[in-house]
Amino acid sequence: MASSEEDGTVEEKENNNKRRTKSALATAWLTFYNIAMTAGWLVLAIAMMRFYIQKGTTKGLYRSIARTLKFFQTFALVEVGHCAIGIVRTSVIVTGVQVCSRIFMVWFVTNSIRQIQSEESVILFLVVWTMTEITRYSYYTFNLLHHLPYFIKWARYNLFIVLYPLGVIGELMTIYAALPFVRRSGMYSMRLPNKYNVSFDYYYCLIIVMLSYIPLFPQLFFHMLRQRRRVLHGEVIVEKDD
Ligand SMILES: CCCCCCCCCCCCC/C=C/C(=O)SCCNC(=O)CCNC(=O)[C@H](O)C(C)(C)COP(=O)(O)OP(=O)(O)OC[C@H]1O[C@@H](n2cnc3c(N)ncnc32)[C@H](O)[C@@H]1OP(=O)(O)O
Repeated sequence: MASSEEDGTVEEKENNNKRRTKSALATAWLTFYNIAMTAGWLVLAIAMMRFYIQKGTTKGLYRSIARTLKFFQTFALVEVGHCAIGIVRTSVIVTGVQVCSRIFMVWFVTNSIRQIQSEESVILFLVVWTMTEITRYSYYTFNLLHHLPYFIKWARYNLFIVLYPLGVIGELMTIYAALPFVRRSGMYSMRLPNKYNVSFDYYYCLIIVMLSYIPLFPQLFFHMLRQRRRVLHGEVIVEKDD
């Protein structure tokens, strides 16, 4: 009994702190931001479906949505800012890795190497990202408005179990497909001798990025599993600070 009373007090204190922290201005901005991002990813979903229905192929799909994708995915950088200034209770590192790896995939892999844009793996990660982001941003929006339908909460904290690994498979296969083109073209690479006396090989950089998924992905995935237990099952999780 005593422990449940204590739990109640802790929860009340936490809620009061939360309310104080999220100022009206921050809440207004986050609501606007999340609505805009939900709309952006919905536009992407509709554009992809329309393209496929009209053309009957995914060839050329990336080009048709590239501008919108680059805009909304790059804009997600502000989320790292949200964590840094403390208006959302999320780790800067976790969010930073997630957002930067996506931006890297969009700008430095898919957008830079035309020959891989029609790969099925590109379509795979695009579909997975789109489903994830529509669910995630609508979850945040409804949560901020205190009218969160259970199915959105359920989807936010269950779909990732399948979508996260699928997204990673799509991303890794895309980078793998890019390797021969990068090696042949020598893009983004600097060979010696040059006036800066620096050498950089983008081919090996991509291999290192692929290898970095091995330690980083499990951490992001287990973070989401902890969030799932906290939100869906009410477990109190003590996370280490950044
Ligand atoms: C430079 C090159 C680098 C290369 C490095 C490569 C290595 C990369 C390895 C990893 C690769 C990952 C690749 C990713 C692929 C995919 O995305 S596949 C698609 C499937 N993915 C997912 O399902 C995961 C999607 N990602 C996320 O959910 C997030 O990015 C996250 C950071 C992992 C989420 O964590 P977190 O924010 O902690 O979880 P939440 O439960 O959602 O939020 C916690 C609290 O914060 C509040 N909040 C967060 N954001 C907002 C917001 N915008 N607006 C309002 N509120 C927000 C949220 O409500 C929670 O609040 P409380 O309930 O009060 O605690």
